[in-house]
Amino acid sequence: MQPNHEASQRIARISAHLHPPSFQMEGSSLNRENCRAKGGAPGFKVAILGAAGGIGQPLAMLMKMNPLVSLLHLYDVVNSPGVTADISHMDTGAVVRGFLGQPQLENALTGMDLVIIPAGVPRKPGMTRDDLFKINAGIVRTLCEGVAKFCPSAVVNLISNPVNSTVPIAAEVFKKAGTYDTKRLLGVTTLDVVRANTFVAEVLGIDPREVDVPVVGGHAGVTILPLLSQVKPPCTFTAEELSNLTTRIQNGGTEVVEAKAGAGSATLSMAFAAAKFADACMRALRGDAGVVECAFVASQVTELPFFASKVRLGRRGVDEIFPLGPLSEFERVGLEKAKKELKESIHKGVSFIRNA
Ligand SMILES: NC(=O)C1=CN([C@@H]2O[C@H](COP(=O)(O)OP(=O)(O)OC[C@H]3O[C@@H](n4cnc5c(N)ncnc54)[C@H](O)[C@@H]3O)[C@@H](O)[C@H]2O)C=CC1
Ligand SMILES: O=C([O-])CC(=O)C(=O)O
Repeated sequence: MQPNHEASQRIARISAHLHPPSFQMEGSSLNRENCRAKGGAPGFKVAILGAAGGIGQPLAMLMKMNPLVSLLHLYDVVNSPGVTADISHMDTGAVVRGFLGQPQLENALTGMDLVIIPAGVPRKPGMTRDDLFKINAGIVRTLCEGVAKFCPSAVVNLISNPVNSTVPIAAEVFKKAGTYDTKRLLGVTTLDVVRANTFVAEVLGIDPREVDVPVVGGHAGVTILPLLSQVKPPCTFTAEELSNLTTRIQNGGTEVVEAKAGAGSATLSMAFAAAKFADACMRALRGDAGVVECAFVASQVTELPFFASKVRLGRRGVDEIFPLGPLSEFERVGLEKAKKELKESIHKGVSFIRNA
């Protein structure tokens, strides 16, 4: 009797594994969460909006691998069930739940600590990031209205282009809803820093992980301003190197768009950059000291209402915004060009909501 009893218990256990509760996009995952609550490590609740896209999918994978994440919500208007099923089989700690379409936005967002937004259309060759405004402005507005309603205290990492306009759009949406906190809205410019570190390391012949290049301004063309006079470790460049590096960093996105020849823009390096930035945000939220990243935020560093520069992240989002520091003549000229274009892009974003 005994061995048979044990055998049937074992079969029941195996069968439960092979036939987990059917994965309804939301409902049944409650069971899983309850299970997890018994033994699961604490961590952050993170939503990715646009999770089935070129950035969204690898970003979802990287966030599933991050031990600071306990619950990962994957939201998209298409294909999120497949991406969710796929990612959920990774044997890492985070519980994954999928959400499809606007009616499920509320459940996707409720309770989230961090919301990462890569939803929206990417560029094709010949387009500027601003050409994406027409479509992406409305997408960002809708999603940020959801954030304001369902998780107003979440930190938002905004990736959708044109970042120089979508961040002001998000700010206006949050203002309208009465939930705006400048500390919690961050435009993601990490890819500019990642590229700058890589390209500078190539010129210096050293490991890119040893290089730190501040990139300030915004996230489009001349608004991307690498401060090559402030590179760590300290180094000098010839005038030609300065000019070539600056141009390559400013055109990094276009380099990828052209190489992909119509199949989209940077996705893998962007997912890497977004995961790096989200990890920094979560380390700061849990109380780690000295977390400093470049980001496009509400700022008083210049006369413009938004600007990317080094910021110190803390338990409530942005804790301190660092001044630009001493600039070279080359950078001062670049800064004036950057501000001119940025001013218009910010205005365009603000007007989109105010004049709606
Ligand atoms: N900040 C940065 O450094 C970078 C920003 N980007 C931008 O990120 C955005 C996404 O790029 P990719 O992932 O390559 O595009 P993609 O087209 O591959 O994916 C976008 C995803 O957003 C989804 N989506 C569209 N409307 C939505 C809505 N209302 N709610 C939720 N999801 C929605 C789509 O279904 C799709 O799955 C683009 O605007 C691109 O320009 C891209 C690279 C770098
Ligand atoms: O260039 C694009 O359209 C996508 C992007 O923002 C980048 O790769 O930096």
